[in-house]
Order: sequence, then structure tokens, then C-alpha cells
Amino acid sequence: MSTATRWVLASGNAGKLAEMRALLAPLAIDLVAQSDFDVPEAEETGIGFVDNALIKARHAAAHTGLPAIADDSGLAVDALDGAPGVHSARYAGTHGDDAANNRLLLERLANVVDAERGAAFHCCLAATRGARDPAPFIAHGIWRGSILRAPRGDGGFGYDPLFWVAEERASAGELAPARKNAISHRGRAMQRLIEQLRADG
Ligand SMILES: O=P(O)(O)OP(=O)(O)OP(=O)(O)OC[C@H]1O[C@@H](n2cnc3c(O)ncnc32)[C@H](O)[C@@H]1O
Ligand SMILES: [Mg+2]
Repeated sequence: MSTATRWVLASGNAGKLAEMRALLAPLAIDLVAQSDFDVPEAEETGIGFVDNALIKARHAAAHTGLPAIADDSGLAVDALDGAPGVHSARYAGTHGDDAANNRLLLERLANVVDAERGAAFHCCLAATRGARDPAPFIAHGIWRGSILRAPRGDGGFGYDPLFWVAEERASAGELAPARKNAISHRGRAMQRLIEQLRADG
């Protein structure tokens, strides 16, 4: 395989990486994790998901010399005016502490009635052909659901056990990985990204 077909997956989140790898399987590209190159964590200073996805993709491309695909995602809760949003990974203070983040979310929603517990997962993907690519590919996906009062299921990662998907009669944490990928924010964003990558040849 030529080096032109190698892409770096710019994420340090193991749950995301597994989903992204499965979603990118239809493309004949050689995916490498940024951890294989000891890429330091990028500073996510953006205002929105799109800003941070681009920061992460450019950062990984700069450190590896490879084209890069990054994901910035999060949960936006209606009753919390869109929080935790871009701060989803560190809502309770420690980056990646899913249990603490979920506890804090339940606490903040303790007095919110069922009808007002709507939320959406957002995913923004950025693909840059190099660190200074002037026209990166960008794709978004949104997945609507609502926030449960207690966790259900132990699949997925992050807020999945608290995210109720009425059409599936299951939490995101109860869905099989392939089913989650078929309908999730990340799955939708990746379908759109793949269309763009294919159209570009
Ligand atoms: O930045 P990278 O290295 O990719 O990893 P990260 O975990 O810090 O990722 P983000 O900055 O994009 O933060 C996303 C957070 O949003 C939450 N999240 C995103 N997608 C999710 C999903 O599919 N299921 C559950 N929680 C999700 C989860 O808490 C993630 O840590
Ligand atoms: Mg992050």
C-alpha cells in the first residue's frame, strides 16, 4: 500500500477509535492511531465542535506528516442550554472520567421532568490531507434522544448508558456496536465524510 493511502486517526479515545475504525472499513485506506506516533494531546481551544475537530486533525497531520481524520463530539442537553457540549469529555473536571461525568449530568437534571430531558449527540469530523490543507473535508452528524434517570447497559462509552433512544427502546449503552454505528451521530457524520472522500477520488 502506498504512503498516500495511510491516514492517521487523530483521537486518544479508545471507544471512538473502535467506532471510527469500523465505520472507515469500507474505504481502502490504511489507518494508524495517533498513539503509534506519540502525538501529544492537542489543546481543544475551539468554540464549537468544528473548530476542535480541525485543530485535532491539523495537529495530528503536523506531527505525523500523514493525512488525518479527527472527531470532535459531545452531548448537548436541551434543559442545560446545550451543556456539556464541547466540554463533554471533562464535564466533572477530569478529562475522560465517564462515571463522574454521568453522575454530574444526573445531578444537574435531577429536577427536570421526563418531557424536558431531550438531548442530542453531535459529531464533527475533519479530514485534512496535510497540516496546512486549505480545504479540509468537514462532516456533521446529530443523534437525538433523551437522558435517563439511571444508567442502562455497559456498551459504548461516555454518556451512552444515559442516552435513551426511543425508536430502539434501548439506551445507546444497550445497542450492539454495529447498530450504534448505523444510527449514531458518528455514523451519520462518517457516511457524509466518506461520500466526500469518494467524490474527491
Ligand atoms: O479528543 P479525542 O482525543 O478524540 O477524545 P475525547 O474523548 O477528548 O473526545 P472529545 O474531545 O471529542 O469529547 C467527546 C466527549 O463527548 C462524549 N461523547 C462523544 N461521542 C459519544 C458517544 O458516541 N457516546 C457517548 N459519549 C460520547 C464523551 O464523553 C467524549 O469523551
Ligand atoms: Mg478531546
